[in-house]
Amino acid sequence: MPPPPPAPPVFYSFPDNQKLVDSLANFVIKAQRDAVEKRGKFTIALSGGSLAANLRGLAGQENVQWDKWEVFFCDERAVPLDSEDSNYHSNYVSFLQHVPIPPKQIHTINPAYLDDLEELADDYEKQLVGHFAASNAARYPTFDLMLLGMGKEGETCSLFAGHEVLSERDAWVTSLDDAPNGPKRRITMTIPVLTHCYRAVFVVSGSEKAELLHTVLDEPETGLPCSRVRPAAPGLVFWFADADAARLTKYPPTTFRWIDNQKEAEEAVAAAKERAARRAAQDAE
Ligand SMILES: O=C(O)[C@H](O)[C@@H](O)[C@H](O)[C@H](O)COP(=O)(O)O
Repeated sequence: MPPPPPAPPVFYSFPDNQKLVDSLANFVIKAQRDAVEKRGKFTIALSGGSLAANLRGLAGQENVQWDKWEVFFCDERAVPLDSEDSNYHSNYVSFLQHVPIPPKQIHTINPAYLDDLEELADDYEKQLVGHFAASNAARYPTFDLMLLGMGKEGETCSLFAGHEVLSERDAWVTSLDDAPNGPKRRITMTIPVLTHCYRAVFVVSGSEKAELLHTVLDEPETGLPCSRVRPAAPGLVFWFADADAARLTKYPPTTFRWIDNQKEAEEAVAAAKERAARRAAQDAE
């Protein structure tokens, strides 16, 4: 039997950034509970950019099993860990330093390999293999949660539109030395890793993302890297956007709530579509 098609993206739109931050914290904690209940630990991958600041709602939360967290980075710039350009560093400043995750459970690149991008990527992949091989018989690692951003040309992680890193199918982690914006030398998790996770969550804010969000959600056939993140069943993909970023998209927003599985995602998106169609009909009267 062919595998079921990926679930449709679930789109949450929030009136302001604080609502987005609070809801994101709530969602991450639920994802953690779900993962710990089912698998005894919580594997999460963090991105760079504005994501780190949007995770501030997690600091000071009670009833979080921080000792069960295993933190990885979706992509990383080949810079020292204390550089302002380091994705580890930005997440450390905004989030990680405020919560008691045991340091050995925060998996950074090994700075010993900064001069050799291939070694850097291989070493990070080995860290993933070491972690996932025992618990995961699948061909690719299965993160409980991958938190993603959308870059200005539709990239996510360091998977840039039109770049060969997008077609990597074997490696879990690959490298590039010609990123079109920001630091050029980077490593990144690959599309198959993104499409094998249990939950991928994009976090997008600000009006400068509005046009792009419209393209990614309403015209996925354009094939921008962000549109390609459609995790295979039972995986789910969610979009968290503030009102400024959500301004132009026609994709129907779902009322924010925890969605547990593919069937619930399908039903929520179908209901949101019906609501949007009813509203459009009323407006036309
Ligand atoms: O290392 C990186 O550059 C990031 O991981 C990258 O993929 C980021 O998530 C997007 O570019 C969005 O960045 P903003 O949220 O800052 O726009």
